Parts: sequence; C-alpha cells; structure tokens
Amino acid sequence: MTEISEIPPLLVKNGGKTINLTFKNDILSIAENNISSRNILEVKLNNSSSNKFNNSVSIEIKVLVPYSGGKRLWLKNFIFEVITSEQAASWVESVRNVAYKNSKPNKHLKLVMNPVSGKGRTEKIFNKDVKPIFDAASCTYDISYTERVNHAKDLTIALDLKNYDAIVCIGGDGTLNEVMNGILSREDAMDVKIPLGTIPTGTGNALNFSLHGDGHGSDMAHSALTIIKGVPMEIDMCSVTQGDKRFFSFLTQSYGAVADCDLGTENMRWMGDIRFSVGLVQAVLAGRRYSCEIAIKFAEKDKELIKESYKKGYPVTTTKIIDNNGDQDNKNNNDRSIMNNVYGTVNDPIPEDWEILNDDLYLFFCGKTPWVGKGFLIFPCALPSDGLMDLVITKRDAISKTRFINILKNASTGAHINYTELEYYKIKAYRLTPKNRQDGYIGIDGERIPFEPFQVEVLPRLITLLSVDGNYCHVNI
Ligand SMILES: Nc1ncnc2c1ncn2[C@@H]1O[C@H](COP(=O)(O)OP(=O)(O)OP(=O)(O)O)[C@@H](O)[C@H]1O
Repeated sequence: MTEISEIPPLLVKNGGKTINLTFKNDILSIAENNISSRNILEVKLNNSSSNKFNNSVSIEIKVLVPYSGGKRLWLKNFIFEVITSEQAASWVESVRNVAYKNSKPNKHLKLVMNPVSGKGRTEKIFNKDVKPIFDAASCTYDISYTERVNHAKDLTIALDLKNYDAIVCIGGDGTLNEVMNGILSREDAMDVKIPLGTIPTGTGNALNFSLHGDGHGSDMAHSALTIIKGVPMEIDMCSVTQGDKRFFSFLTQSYGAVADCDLGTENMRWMGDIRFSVGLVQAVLAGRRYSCEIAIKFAEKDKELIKESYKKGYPVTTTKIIDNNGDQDNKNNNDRSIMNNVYGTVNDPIPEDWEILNDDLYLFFCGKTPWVGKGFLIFPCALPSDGLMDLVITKRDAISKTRFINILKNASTGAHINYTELEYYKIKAYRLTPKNRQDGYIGIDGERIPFEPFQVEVLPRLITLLSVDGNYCHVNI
C-alpha cells in the first residue's frame, strides 16, 4: 500500500464530475473495499471510439475486488475519461510498475488440467472463475488434459520448460504430486527453477489451503492471483523409498485412523470435505489396532520449543535442533545436486542413532504443509524449507477414543497440539514397518501405497512454488 500512495493522483471524469483518481480514495470508495497493488491486474489507456466516451481517451483498470467479508474476490472493470492524456500515460506506467513490482507481467503458462479431479467439473470451473482473471491480466497459456494416472508426470518430464513462466496444476494434490515427481525425474531436475501454481479443483487441495489459509484455500480468484502475482517459494520434498522404488512426497505420509479415513472413504466422495470427518469417526470407532515399528531420526522433541521456534521463524540455532551426520550441510547448501538420500533406503540397516518406537497407535501423521485439507490444520508449525518434517503421533494406550476425536476437532485451529496426549515432533527421517496386519492403508500425499515398510527423509528446497508472500499462510499458535 505504501507504494500505491506514491502514485500521484490523476484528474479524470466520473459520472459528469471531475475527480482526483487515487487508489486511496476514488477506487477504494467505488469498490467499497480495500484494494492492494496485488489486486490490480491491468491498467491501460483506450481511445474512446471503442467505449462509451466520444472523441476522448479513457483509462481502464481491471482489479479484483474483495467481497463477501473479504473471502472472495470479484473481477471488476473501472473506466474513467481522462482529462490530459500525456499525464494519464505516465500515471498508467506508474500503476503498472507498482502492480507488477514483484512479478513478471503477461506470463505464459503451461496448464496441466485433470478433468476428473474433484467432482469432475474442472474445465467448467476454469472457464467460469479462472480464465477471465488470466485474460484480464493478459496471461497466455496452453492446456494439456490428463488422460490417465501418471499422465501429468509424463507430460512434465517431456515438457520444454523454457517456453513457460510457470506450470499450473488444475486439479487436486494428486496432480501436483505427479507434476513434482515429473520435475524430479527429469535429467535436468537439478537446474529446474520453473515455479508451480495451483488451481484447486480437487477434493482436498491441501497445498492451496496451506498457501492461502482456511478462508481463501478453495477460492479460485485468490489462487489465480497467486499465479499471476505470486512470489517464488522453495519447498523441501520428502524422499520416500519402498521396496526398490523411490518417489517424492510434498504433503503427508499417513498411517492409522487418518489414512483409513482418507483412503477408505473413496465411496463417500459425493460428500465432499465432510467425508474426512465421517471417515475419521468411523475408523476410530471401529477400534482398529494400528501396530508398527517406527525408527525416527529426531530433530526436536520439545513441543514448546517447536512452537517458540515457529513464532520466531525457523530455523533457530538451539543446540537441540541442529544435528550432524552431514545434515547441517544439507540444510544450508543451495546446491540442488543433493538429490541423494542421506540415510539410504528402506533396504539398508536402520542407522544407529535413530530411536525405535514400538506402540499401538491411533495416528501416525507426518507432513510438510500446515493444512492437509479445509479446517484441518494438523501441522501448524510446518514450514516450507526448514529441512524438517512435522510428526504427529497418538498412542492408543495414552488416550480414549472419544478424547482422541475431541482433540482432533481442535485441529481446525491448530490448537490440538497443546494437548499433552498428542505428541508433536520435528524430525529428519524415519522408517515405518507395519505389524500384526496383512493389509491396511498407508497414504502418501493422499494416495495409497502398498502396505509394506517405507522410509522417508527430507531433501531441502527441491521444488519452487508460487506463494502469496514467500511462506505458507501464517498460523497463530
Ligand atoms: N483422465 C483421467 N482419468 C482417470 N484418472 C486420472 C485422469 N487424469 C488424472 N487422473 C488421476 O486422478 C487422480 C486424482 O487427481 P487429483 O488429486 O488431481 O484430484 P482429487 O483426488 O479430486 O483431489 P485431491 O487429491 O486434492 O483430493 C490422480 O492421481 C491422477 O493420476
């Protein structure tokens, strides 16, 4: 806003009156709401033969105006007849410079569209809610439609990236996961800097909630705006090994009640978001026993320290948070050649300094993003590139079923982590070996993987996203 106030006022005609057009007064009063430079999509001078003013020059401003309590944005065009066209030309230039101070104007985008994501209305949603905003910002694009599982990954591997300013996934988190795995499977993976954006037409859209918070996470206009005006943000990726396979996760790995409710409720998709809550209660009441051995390389065990560090901005230099084993190098090293696992794979012996837990659990949930769905802020201290994963564990013998469900209800605000029965850690790596059952659910970024041991570690800053301000949406903990 400070930059906007630096733009001098411009005399224009509006409704027969001559007014001083400034962003602080006139545009704001017309829009009856606050407009920041981020919301200005395009401003240009027109010869009035093409609009309602005769033989004069007009100024046209396309902005996204907040409405509905600021939760939604509405695309509006304002047109004013200008008094002096020379003065107007320099005014337009100033506004453009402010509006695109931190981002490239007129981006050319690669859109990867999953037509079956969410309720299968992806293209309709795009055409109605997103395309007009991209057009208003003079963004151009070409679209590839995914036709099968892993198609987004294959498309990304084959993509000529130099043609684009960003890759935009129009779908859910599964589509994003495939595109990220596609980038990291390319021969030039270590040199790829192209940022990813997301239009949340999936069912969960965890990344978009993490970028924009609960209020704006499912809003198409906010998401489009972040693609147009967003700031690059590097994120860590979790390298997962299972059997002889290796792949990447950017959101979560889950075992226990949350995995069952996420993956075991495909038949309830018609319910939308509610299916997760219904599934969770079902899974817990069914009294399933989630036994496993977990070997963990801890970084920080003290919940209060984790919260304090988050408030101050990770990473902090407490003696506890920093461990060695070459990891410190990893964390501070900008060299993206660190695609190799520091801790080997699930087929190697467990490193000696890892701690082993053998417990029956309700929940094992590990992740890199604060929100894992609307109203589900399970990892409030998660950060995009602290080189660590956040881990939530609840042991069966520590808590009753109803208490567990009640604590998880508090995950809408992140307050669940204040309950002593819920363990919250920062970790570097772990191996989970399911026990006592032949089959069950293990979820990686919300997709099911075989019910077999798997190992995960964090590799720093491998993918770049477009974000609102270079961080995930701030959480008040
Ligand atoms: N044409 C297609 N037909 C069938 N499956 C597809 C097709 N295109 C993509 N897929 C698969 O659809 C799966 C789900 O996609 P996506 O995650 O984007 O949507 P979602 O499941 O609705 O959202 P979320 O993951 O946020 O819950 C992906 O794993 C992808 O492989």
